[in-house]
Order: sequence, then structure tokens, then C-alpha cells
Amino acid sequence: MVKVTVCGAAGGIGQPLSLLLKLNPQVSELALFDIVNAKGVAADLSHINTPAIVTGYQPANKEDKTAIVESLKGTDLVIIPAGVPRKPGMTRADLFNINASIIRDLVANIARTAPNAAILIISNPVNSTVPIAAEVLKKLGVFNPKKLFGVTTLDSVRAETFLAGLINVSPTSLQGKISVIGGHSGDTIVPLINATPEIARKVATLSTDQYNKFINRVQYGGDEVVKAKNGVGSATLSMAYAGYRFAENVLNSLAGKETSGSIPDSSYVYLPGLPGGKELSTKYLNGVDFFSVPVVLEGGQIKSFVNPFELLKVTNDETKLVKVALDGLSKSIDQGVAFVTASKL
Ligand SMILES: NC(=O)C1=CN([C@@H]2O[C@H](COP(=O)(O)OP(=O)(O)OC[C@H]3O[C@@H](n4cnc5c(N)ncnc54)[C@H](O)[C@@H]3O)[C@@H](O)[C@H]2O)C=CC1
Ligand SMILES: O=C([O-])CC(=O)C(=O)O
Repeated sequence: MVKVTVCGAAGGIGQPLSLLLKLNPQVSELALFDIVNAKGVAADLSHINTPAIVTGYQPANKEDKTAIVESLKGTDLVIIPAGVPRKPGMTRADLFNINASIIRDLVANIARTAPNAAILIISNPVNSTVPIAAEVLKKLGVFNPKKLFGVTTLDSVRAETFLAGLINVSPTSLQGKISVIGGHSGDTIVPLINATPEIARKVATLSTDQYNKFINRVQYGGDEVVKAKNGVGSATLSMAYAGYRFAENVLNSLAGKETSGSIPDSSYVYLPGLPGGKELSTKYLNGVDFFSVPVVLEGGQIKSFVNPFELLKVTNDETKLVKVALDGLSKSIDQGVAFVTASKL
């Protein structure tokens, strides 16, 4: 019996993500929360002949807290794609002003109603919204760093797709063979494509220009979609796929299935809360505490992480990318932490 709650379920990501969750036979209850149209989406999905019972929760007005509380009661996993997406010309950081308070308030409700749930944050800027969530959970005394995940899977999905085209392999075959670490925006995204000898041999055939273009495309893949959608939003379908891929990892771990032997999917996490995480942060990350690393899951939470610098092959070029990433990350993390410090919960 697993209950999953999606906050922002009626949005561009929320709808296809909820569809994919409805198809998962492990999900017994799917609670859809949104400030608009959650009931409509729930009614629609509820006709699909899979076991999950789908319910929609929508507040009657701004003061109404019943809907969010009911959607969260007894939930095992909360996935959050609530908030505004980018328009052309905006960076993810430009979303902070609106999305920071949305995440703060949703996570405060989770802390009070479902403190043991695993939380997956999709809303941007992920580099700041995850620190916001962590600070809220800390302030309310229920922070479990093993259960807070920033969803960066779309960066891996893009890296697998774009690299496959360059080295002539099937994109699917690259899952678990390469890795993406760091954060989730522009130059904080660091693809590690030499992690396994088999792929590193093929990568060695790429020219410097091909390599640089590949890195840039993964780092700015989000902009490619924002531009193509031309004012209508950002990635939704590929994100729903990526979010589901990570959620499925969590669901599988809840069902007792072990993370497979290849490199597991990364997530943006609070390292000092994980065994060996503070050492990783101090030794390799200049004290930056939030970072996306491959995570091994067990029972719906993080069991351990793969230290990329000790267990995966990180080249000199990739080390330089990490240095650049740390700069941007520390600013975004500080901004998120300061926001919650100044907030009344
Ligand atoms: N982590 C990642 O890799 C990615 C993150 N994103 C981010 O995901 C977020 C959502 O994107 P879209 O689904 O395209 O946007 P959207 O505008 O289509 O949907 C957002 C939904 O959130 C709802 N919402 C707003 N405030 C809410 C609240 N307080 N509680 C519950 N629901 C609320 C809206 O009513 C709407 O249905 C954006 O911040 C976007 O930047 C998008 C793509 C990739
Ligand atoms: O680019 C955006 O704003 C949405 C996003 O995070 C992505 O597509 O990676």
C-alpha cells in the first residue's frame, strides 16, 4: 500500500507525471493537489483501469488548508512540480521570487501532516528550492536528509540522449553508464561521461569541439525547450518522464527492490545528512553542502551515495566544470537558506 501525493498536479508536468504514476501498480492511492483543476485531472485519471485510487484536492479559497492537509495525510511520497515555469529570456533564478514561497508553504504542510514522507522537489530553481525545503523541515524539527530529493534526472536523461547520438549507441543503453552531478541550472550541471571504461573509450573519439558542444547542450538543454515553446512554458513531457523515472526508483526501493548495480540516478541532496557526506563536501566541494550525486536507495530513503571523485572516473576537464559549478551553487544555496531564516512559518 503506497500513497503518492503530487503537488501542482494540474500543471504541464503534473498531469503527465500523474498519468505515469497512475500506471504504476505499486501505487495504491494517488492524491492530486493543485490550486486549480485538481479535481478534473483526478476524475479523468480515475477512469484508467489500474489499481491506484485517484483523488483530487483543491482549496476553496486562499485560507482553506483542508485540501492540502487531506492530500498529504498518510502519504509515503510527495512529488512537487508546483510553481511557475520560465519564459524566454528568464533564468531559473528569476523564478525564485514566486516559487520560493510556494515551496516553503507546501513543505511546511508536509512537515506538519506527513513528516515521514519522502519529498521530491521538481520546482525551480532547484538549486535553491531544495535548501528552502531543508531549512523549513529543520525549523519544524522533522528534517530527514535521507528523504529529501532535488530532481535532477532530466539532466541525466538529456546527457544520455545527446551523447548516444554522438557515439552511435542506443540512448537507453547509456542509463547507468554515465552520470550527471552538481546542480540543476546552466554551468552548475556537470556531466561525467568517462565514468565507465566502456563509454570513456567511445568518448575519446570525440573532438574537443564535439565535447564542448555536448556539455553546453546538456547544461542549457532547458533553454532549448523554453525557446522552442516560445512563451508557453518549459520542458513538461521530458520532465514528467524524468520525474517518474526517479519516483519509480523510490517506489522500487519501498517495495524492497535493490538499486541496480550500474551507476544509480543522481539527486540533489543535503550531503552532511548522509553517511560520509560531510567529508565529501569538505574534501572535494569547498564546503558546499547541497550537491547532486548518484544515490543508492533502500526503503524509500537514501542508503548511501556514490562518491564520484573516488568511485567514478572524473577527468581534468570535468574537475574544472565542478569548480565553476560550486560558485553558482553556493550563492543559490545561501539565497534559499536566507529566505527561510527571514520567514515566519
Ligand atoms: N527539475 C527540473 O528538471 C525541472 C523543473 N521544472 C520546473 O517545474 C515547475 C512546474 O513547471 P510546469 O509544470 O511546466 O508549470 P505549470 O505552470 O504548467 O504548472 C504548475 C502548476 O503548479 C500549480 N501551482 C501553483 N501554485 C501552487 C501551489 N501553491 N500549490 C499547488 N500547486 C500550485 C499551478 O496551478 C499549475 O497547475 C516550474 O518551476 C519549472 O521551472 C520544469 C522542468 C524541469
Ligand atoms: O529550463 C527550465 O526552466 C526547466 C528546466 O529546469 C529544464 O528543462 O531543465
